[in-house]
Amino acid sequence: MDDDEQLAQIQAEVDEWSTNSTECFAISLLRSDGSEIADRFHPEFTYPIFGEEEAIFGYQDLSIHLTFAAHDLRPHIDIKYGKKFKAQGDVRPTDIKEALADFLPEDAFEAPVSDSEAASFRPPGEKIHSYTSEGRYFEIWCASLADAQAREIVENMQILVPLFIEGGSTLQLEQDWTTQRWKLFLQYQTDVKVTEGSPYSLVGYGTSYRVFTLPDRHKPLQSDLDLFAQSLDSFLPSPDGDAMETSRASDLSTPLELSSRERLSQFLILPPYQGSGHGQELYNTMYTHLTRPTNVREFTVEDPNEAFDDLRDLCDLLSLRKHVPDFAALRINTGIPADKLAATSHIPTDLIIVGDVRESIMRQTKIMQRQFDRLVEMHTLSFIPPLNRSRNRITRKEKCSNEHDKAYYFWRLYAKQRLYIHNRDQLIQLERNERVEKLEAALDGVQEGYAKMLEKVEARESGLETNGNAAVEGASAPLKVRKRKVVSEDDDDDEKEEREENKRARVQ
Ligand SMILES: CC(=O)SCCNC(=O)CCNC(=O)[C@H](O)C(C)(C)COP(=O)(O)OP(=O)(O)OC[C@H]1O[C@@H](n2cnc3c(N)ncnc32)[C@H](O)[C@@H]1OP(=O)(O)O
Repeated sequence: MDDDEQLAQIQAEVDEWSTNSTECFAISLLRSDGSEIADRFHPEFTYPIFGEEEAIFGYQDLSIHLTFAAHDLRPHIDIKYGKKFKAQGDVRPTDIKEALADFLPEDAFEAPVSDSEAASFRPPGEKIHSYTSEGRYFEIWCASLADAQAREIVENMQILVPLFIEGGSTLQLEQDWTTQRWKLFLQYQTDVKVTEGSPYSLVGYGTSYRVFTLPDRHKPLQSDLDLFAQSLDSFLPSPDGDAMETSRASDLSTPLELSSRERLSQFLILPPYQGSGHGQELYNTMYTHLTRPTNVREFTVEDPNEAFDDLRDLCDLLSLRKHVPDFAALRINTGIPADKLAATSHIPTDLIIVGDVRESIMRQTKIMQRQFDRLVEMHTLSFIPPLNRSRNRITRKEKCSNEHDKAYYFWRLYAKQRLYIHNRDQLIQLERNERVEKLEAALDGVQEGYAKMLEKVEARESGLETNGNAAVEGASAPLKVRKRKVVSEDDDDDEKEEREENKRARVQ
């Protein structure tokens, strides 16, 4: 046998004992009587658990079955195989339990016990929303993660994060007051016909946390400054050294009352329920609930993926166009005075879309700046007919005779300003001509994405599809989650978001 044949034989033996960890892994939700709710589903990713190759060595006919009690997500793991490889020196079968141990509570590996209290289970916290979809009833509950029951549910289901959210990490909560900054949103199907055990069955969940903000450096609100002064008074050590003193009469009672942002952290709709509008319900509910307190200034999202971005764009646009008249009225202003368009002038973005109005809607809606800017761009583009959205038609720039062409010219100027600022560090390294072309091409890509989103939004608005509760009637197949685009324009890092008024692109 030559070397190649020997290698092929070894490879064949390895293959014989190797199993794809995603394919052999099935998940199901169980009712209290042990029956399965909906079909079993597979994880999206298993590399955080079994390594980059997503392979488990040392077993034949391997199956890993992870079950969750549908109401409180108590997990149980069942590992079965036909044959197991006999260890030879360092070559030994993957220790499956050890690989899973970091992601599951210890009792997940023990024999399952029936839950005699399932029937009296109530989700933690308060019910904040309910809706019906395709004749079924759903509820969304919100609890603080300082609540022991909520924490237990999060710990029970933490393995869902590596299995379904790429790049997501499990929550490492401290045992101190800071857990109060965290909220858990649980979305349940509630089946009133269930007579035995719990009627609650998890559909999806989200988490969020509160971070404190300093008053806006550029245009601070008086209320922010007052709150900030009050917070210094309440929570900084007093000159005689009493740290975190909170007893003074007019002081804030908890740091949670400080001027803050809410950040949506994890978001998951379980595969059997994806593609049926439940993501929209959960997102809209989280946004509304989290932005309600007056001391919350902004709503942000931590490292969204592309599927989430689409969901968020759709929900935000539908909601702003429907419920915020000032936003719905925003248009591109084509009557810009000639002196504001000199080649050496800054792009007059505040004239193209009235700056003060924009700013005021952004504060009112609490949508973070970059997302808000994108929504304004999408909304204003929607009034320019698709046939007029062409670079070839605007060679006469602001002098175009067709009003839609003119609007399109100004729309591009407006959107280019944001893109330029976003990509400034890369763009300034290029020659002028190359820089202009790169920016134009980036905007073409952005516009294409906007056009697709607008088609969906307009279809919903004109009632061509059913409303958000049952967006895609009968659609039960999960949509494939696409990975994050590597388009620099769409890198979402809200921490990096800056108001760089002084770094302005010039009129092209
Ligand atoms: C901040 C974070 O945690 S980012 C991680 C987000 N979570 C994940 O990726 C985990 C796996 N996926 C999921 O949990 C879900 O599929 C979600 C959250 C992405 C979407 O929830 P769903 O309930 O499936 O969405 P819903 O049915 O409400 O769809 C509403 C819109 O969202 C967008 N959308 C939903 N899923 C996708 C997808 N996979 N790809 C692209 N767009 C999508 C579409 O615009 C869709 O409208 P359409 O149906 O008319 O095309």
